Order: sequence, then C-alpha cells, then structure tokens
Amino acid sequence: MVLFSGTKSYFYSSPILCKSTASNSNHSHAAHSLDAAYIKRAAQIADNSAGFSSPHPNFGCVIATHSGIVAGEGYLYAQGTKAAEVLAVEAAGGFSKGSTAYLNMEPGDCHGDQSAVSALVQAGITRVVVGIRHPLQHLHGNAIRSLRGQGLQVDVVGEDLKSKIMEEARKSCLLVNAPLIHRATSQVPFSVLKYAMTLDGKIATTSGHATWISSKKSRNRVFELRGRSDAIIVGGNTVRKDNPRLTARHGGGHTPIRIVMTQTFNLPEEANLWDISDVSTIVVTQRGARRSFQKLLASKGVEVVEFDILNPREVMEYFHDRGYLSILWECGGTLAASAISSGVIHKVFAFVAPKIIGGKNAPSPVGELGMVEMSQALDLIDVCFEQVGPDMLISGFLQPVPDLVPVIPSEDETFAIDPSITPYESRIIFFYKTWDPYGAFSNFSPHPIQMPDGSGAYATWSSVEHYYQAHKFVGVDEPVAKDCVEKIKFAKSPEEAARMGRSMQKQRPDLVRSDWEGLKIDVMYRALKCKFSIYPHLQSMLLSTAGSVLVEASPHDLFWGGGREGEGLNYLGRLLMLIRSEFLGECSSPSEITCEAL
Ligand SMILES: NC(=O)C1=CN([C@@H]2O[C@H](COP(=O)(O)OP(=O)(O)OC[C@H]3O[C@@H](n4cnc5c(N)ncnc54)[C@H](OP(=O)(O)O)[C@@H]3O)[C@@H](O)[C@H]2O)C=CC1
Ligand SMILES: Nc1c(N[C@@H]2O[C@H](COP(=O)(O)O)[C@@H](O)[C@H]2O)[nH]c(=O)[nH]c1=O
Repeated sequence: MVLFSGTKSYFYSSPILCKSTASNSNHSHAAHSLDAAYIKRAAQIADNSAGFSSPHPNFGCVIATHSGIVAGEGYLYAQGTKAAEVLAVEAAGGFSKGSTAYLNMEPGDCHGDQSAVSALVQAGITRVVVGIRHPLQHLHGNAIRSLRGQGLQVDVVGEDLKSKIMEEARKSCLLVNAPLIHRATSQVPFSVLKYAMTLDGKIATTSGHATWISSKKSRNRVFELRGRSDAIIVGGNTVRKDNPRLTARHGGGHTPIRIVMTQTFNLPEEANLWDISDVSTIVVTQRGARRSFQKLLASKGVEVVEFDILNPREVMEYFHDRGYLSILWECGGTLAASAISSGVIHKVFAFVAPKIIGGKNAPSPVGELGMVEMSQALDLIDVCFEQVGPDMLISGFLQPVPDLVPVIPSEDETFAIDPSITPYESRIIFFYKTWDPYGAFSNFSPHPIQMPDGSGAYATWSSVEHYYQAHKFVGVDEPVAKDCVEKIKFAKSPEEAARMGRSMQKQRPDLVRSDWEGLKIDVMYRALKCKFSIYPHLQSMLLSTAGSVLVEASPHDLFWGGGREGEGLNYLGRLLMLIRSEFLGECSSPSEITCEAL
C-alpha cells in the first residue's frame, strides 16, 4: 500500500556508515559504498509515487550529512506537488548545510522556477550525487549544469562515479523509472501483461470459466499492480465471459481507469464496467461499430473512442498522447498475442497456480504468435521468481529497459524563451502535461493561487485545478456540497482534485451549482489571471509566446482542449491568449468572460 508521507525526517546510523568510520585505510571505498547505498535508497523512496506521478518520473531525494547520517528524505508525491528535493531539505532543516543530496534522477525544471535546484542551493547543500540524468532532451543536463554553475559539486553515477556497485545503484535508478524511459523511447505507454494460469498453462476452463485460478494473496498482489498503473485493459470477450470490475481494491493507492478493446462492440448492456461511479471506463472500438449501442453506453457515462484501424499499437499511441504512463493488460490470450506481436508489451507478470485443469481447447495466456521453432521464443530479461501464497509469480522484461544514451528527444521542439520574438511570427505551441516545454501553462502545474472567497477574504488554493474543480460546488446550500469543496481544496495533488470534482459531478449532478455551465469559463479565467499575475517567470513565459497560438493538446477534452484532430474548442488556450493580450496591453480586462467573448 502506498501511504502519503512525502517526507521523513529521522536520524539513523547506517551499518555502512559504521564500517566506513571504522576503517580509515578503506575510507574512499567506504564512501563510495555509502554513495551507492544512498542512491539506491533514493530510488527506493521514489518508488512510493508509482501510479501517482504519471506521466512524470518518480523522484526521490536523500540528504546525508558530512558524517554520513541521513538527515531527511522526500519523494515527489504526484505531478503538481512539491519536488522531492524541496521536501527533503525541509525535513533535514539546518542539517542540510554542508550535506550531500542523493537524487535517483536529475530534477526536471518544467516551470522555469528551478524549485528543486534552488531548494538544494538555498539549504546549503555542497554536493549532489545524481543517479541518472533526466531522459528528456529539453530537461537533460539543465539542473546539473545549474547546480555546478552555483558552485555545488555534482557527481553523476556512471560518469563521475564508476564501479560495479555504482553500476548496480544506477540500475536501480533505471528500474524505478523503467515505465518513463520505455514510454519516452517507444512513444507508447509502458505496458505490463499480467495473467494467472494453472500449472498446465490454462487461463480458463474449456467453457471459459476462470474464477479463480490464483490465490487470494496473488489477487491482492494484482490490486497493487493495478494501483501502479494508469489503466487496465481487457478485450471484449473477457467482458462477456468474466464481467470484471478491474478495480484496485487493496486500499489507498492510485485508481486506474478501465479500457475495453472491442472490434464488434458486441458487449453486454449491463456490465460492472459500465458502473463509473468510482472509476471511469473507456471503450475503444472500430469506427462505426454499433453506433446506437455506443450512444447507450455514452448515456451511462462511458467514454467511447473510435479508431480507423483498431490494433494495440494505434490504441497505445492514442493513450500515450493522452498522457498515460503505464498500462496493465489483463486480457485473454487472443488480445495478449496481438499486443505482443505489435511490440507494445514491455513486461510480463505470470502468476502460476499449482493446479491442473486440462482441456485441449482451454485457453492459454498467449494465443497465436506465428512461431514455428523454439529458437524463435521470446526470452524474458531480468527474470524474478517470487512465491505468493501457494502460487509462483514469475516476472521479467520482454524488452530491456533502454539505456539513456543517446538522449531521448522531446516530443515537442523546445523553444527558447525569447522576449524579442516577433509578434508576426505565427506558430502553434502545444502544451498539456506539466513537464512539456510549456508545461507551466497546465492547470496541474504546482503554482498555488490566492483567490477571494464570497466574503472577500483571500484563501490559498494549491493549483488552478483545485480552485476550478471545487467551484463546481461552491455556494450550494447542502452540507455534502460544502464538504466536497473542502475535500477538493485539500486534495493532495491537482490530479486528485480533478478526479474528486469530476466523479462528484457525475454522481451527484444535483450538487453542482445551477449556473455552472455559464460560469465555468469565468472561474477558470480568474484563476489563470491570478496565476500569471503573481508568478513573474510564468508571465514572462506567457509573454514570450506572443504571436503564437496556444493549444492545450488534450486529445479527449473537447471543451478546454484542442481534441484529437483539432476538433476541440481549446478554451484553455483561448483564455491564456486573452490574458496574454491583456498583459501586452492589447485589450482591457473584461468584467466577466463568457464563451461568446472568446
Ligand atoms: N486467467 C487470466 O489471467 C485471465 C483469463 N481470461 C479468460 O480468457 C478468456 C477470454 O480470452 P480472450 O478471448 O483471448 O480475451 P479478450 O477478450 O481479452 O481478447 C479478445 C477480444 O479482444 C477484442 N479485440 C479488439 N481488438 C483486437 C485485436 N486487434 N486483436 C485481438 N483481439 C482484439 C475482441 O473483442 P470483440 O470480440 O468484442 O470484438 C476480441 O474478441 C475468458 O475465458 C476469460 O475468463 C481473461 C483474462 C485474464
Ligand atoms: N482469473 C483470474 C484473473 N483474471 C483477471 O481478473 C479479472 C477480474 O477482475 P475483478 O473483477 O476486478 O476481480 C478478469 O476479467 C481477468 O482479467 N486474474 C487473477 O489474478 N487471477 C485469476 O485467477
């Protein structure tokens, strides 16, 4: 279970430290071991955010004093929350001075405010050890350069620190961000195929019955795997046979959405997956398949996305563009074979139960791959064996974690922020996720705003998203609505605020203020105006885009975003352009914004 703590402040003498101080002759070797141990520890705590930080990296930071004692730790909880380095120096307090900071990955300065770098510098850290450089080109090397420029000693594992133990430490850093590195390299989300099979290799009986093959303990483990994923995907036949729920029921943790892939759209009218009160479901299908049934599902709140060519690669490319980091495939053998053949599966988790069911036609975990000789078999890499209750869990990579040389090119071209840019130069700047070159324009960026409430008193909101989502329910005279506003206000991340606001709006439309549709643009405008007024560097970034069209590259949000093929209304982009014009003195601030005014 992932519990939010974000920071831990404690002092302990590590066993490695005892060794290192005991033997002076072996001092440099001991110091080296200490560096490796703390880099591994940084990777270990970074893993706490798996599922939450998507599609951004998992970051961990350990601060150790000159004498090798851990003074503070922190990890990035989710996108749009405080950087791991900020949390670690807060936890270490005065002990940061003269200490060493260990980072599993070079921080990425996505917002022009260098919060991680300045936290380390201001706290008086004198040395930084970096496990791996940031893999994205527009962020790669920036923080390291900046830290060195400010006089800190920066040692990068594998460059400045080389040895076998350092190689192991580096590997732990690659593994903790394997989904990110795979995603960035292959331009599809990191995909894990998970299945449960009997000892004789069956995933169901001949009749298609499959509950249960693996033990309760194994299935609990599956809930954890779900909690680390952005989405779980199954094929239409699994929906027809199993009527699954596909929820992460281990308590706490991230809640993935559910995806059904169906060519025929021959799906049941009633199914657990159509209950979207807690989690959303997206059905991806062939263009034109059973349109009337599509409408019926849409009326239940299920999202349907049509594809000209429905195959695992196209579908994964779409979810990559939608910002998904990792996907758990819990499908049967037919879809699994298709996904493996398309090259989109990166890792496999196979639960093997000590049971035999037999059956010549009972399905197996992977269908036809067209292989005829054993030499063609796919070998798993970095294989792990683990006993889970009575079952054996075998896991391994189908595709090795790519190394970071050469650097992975950024999706979007990086434009230098240049105030001399001519207003006549027209181009489109897309932004979406907070780590994009213009990611600070996203409502999920970690920039708190101060906004007046009904009585005129100012309150702080952790992000524009927190403010926007909560305002769906502001002023509604119902205790549940008031409670909802408070819960959203104190949501731990912008993503959680968004999830709470959206699901409450779906479940209890009666609690949404009656004037919301007419008001929402104005609410967003005011929040954005505040954000770009109080952060000078964000205002400069916005002004530097003068002459460019700003588009929120959300392929699914057709109101705030630009849509998949430019069919979206892009109101977020439009509001930003309006605010930019106001800052440039090209227009005055309107008293109230409506759709028509944009
Ligand atoms: N033990 C385990 O771990 C699991 C067992 N199972 C069992 O497996 C059986 C179902 O297996 P299976 O039919 O393979 O599973 P799936 O339903 O997961 O996959 C096949 C279905 O996927 C859809 N699909 C869409 N695009 C493609 C594509 N490009 N290639 C292939 N399929 C596509 C089709 O749906 P459509 O027909 O709607 O067009 C197709 O029938 C059930 O008995 C179930 O209980 C299932 C999951 C896990
Ligand atoms: N039968 C089987 C699995 N089957 C998978 O789990 C899905 C059901 O999930 P849920 O409805 O959330 O409990 C089912 O459709 C299939 O994808 N998984 C396992 O770990 N072990 C098992 O023995």
